[in-house]
Amino acid sequence: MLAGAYAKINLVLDVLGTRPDGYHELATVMQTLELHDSVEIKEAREIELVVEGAVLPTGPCNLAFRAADVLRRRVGYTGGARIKLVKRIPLAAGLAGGSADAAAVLRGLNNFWGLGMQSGELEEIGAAVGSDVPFCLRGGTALVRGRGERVEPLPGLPPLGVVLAKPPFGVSTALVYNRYDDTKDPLHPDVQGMLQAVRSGDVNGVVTRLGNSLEAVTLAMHPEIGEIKSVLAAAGALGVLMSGSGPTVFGLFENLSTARQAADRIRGGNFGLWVTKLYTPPA
Ligand SMILES: C[C@@](CO)(OP(=O)(O)O)[C@H](O)COP(=O)(O)OP(=O)(O)OC[C@H]1O[C@@H](n2ccc(N)nc2=O)[C@H](O)[C@@H]1O
Ligand SMILES: Nc1ncnc2c1ncn2[C@@H]1O[C@H](COP(=O)(O)OP(=O)(O)O)[C@@H](O)[C@H]1O
Repeated sequence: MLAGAYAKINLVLDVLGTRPDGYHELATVMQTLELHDSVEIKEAREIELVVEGAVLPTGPCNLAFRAADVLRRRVGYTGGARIKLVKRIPLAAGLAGGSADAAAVLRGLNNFWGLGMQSGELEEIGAAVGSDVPFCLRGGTALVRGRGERVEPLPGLPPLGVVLAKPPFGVSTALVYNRYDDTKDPLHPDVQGMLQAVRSGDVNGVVTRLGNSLEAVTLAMHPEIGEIKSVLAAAGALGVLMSGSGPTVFGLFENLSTARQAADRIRGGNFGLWVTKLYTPPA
């Protein structure tokens, strides 16, 4: 069995406060990208993980392994599975690569092991693995609230082209949230305006309302992110923003071809480049 594990960006992300569990209360519009890792599942006695395309642990530190383990324990399943993960999504990038892998493993093993779990149950298990996992299980375009566990589907957007530019380092999501707590006057983007634009399919409204409360925090630690934003804007992006906790910056373009042309113009900078598009998975 082969499944895709799709990256996400946050079109808008507002941090509303801290929660009693220490996590942060969010209101964010998440959007799936066509860029994906692949997850292949075969029979095995125990849970075994093999990773290609990146150097990552293959035990419980890997979110793909952890998802399989949590699911197996939850239902008391006694068999195993050999999971091959081919990584393409950059690591610690704000693109939810690990959460996407976990979601693909949960969905894949639910079928492979014939567990018959409903999507709500899978989302609850996913939330225990990582805050972005419930969204990754659904995909598409969605308003995500709470810690990440409340996912409300939104109408899909057109397949806009996307250029992802990632400086040569990752960031710790936990550290970014910690620093956010020390910020005096954090910015609060226009989530309601973004929702209105998404619901009415207004691409211009979407690109003018891109905003992320965490961007200034990560940018203060890594000023290169500001430079990368300027490079993408100068290359003709309709809008640019840092995704999630960063450090990846995305630029939105009319289509895949204009995104490719822009990426070709800015190649050679001190950042990795990926060209992809917004993706709405089949229902
Ligand atoms: C910032 C976001 C935005 O979509 O994405 P990424 O940048 O990671 O892609 C998410 O909130 C990240 O989700 P995820 O990366 O799954 O978080 P987790 O593994 O559950 O938590 C990592 C750390 O982030 C903090 N955290 C996470 C989610 C949240 N709503 N509040 C938090 O304070 C927690 O303190 C935790 O120590
Ligand atoms: N399957 C996986 N893919 C990527 N990272 C993983 C995975 N499993 C565990 N991790 C760990 O999770 C951390 C966050 O990675 P990732 O999900 O790629 O980024 P982000 O949380 O910024 O979206 C990484 O530093 C990595 O050590």
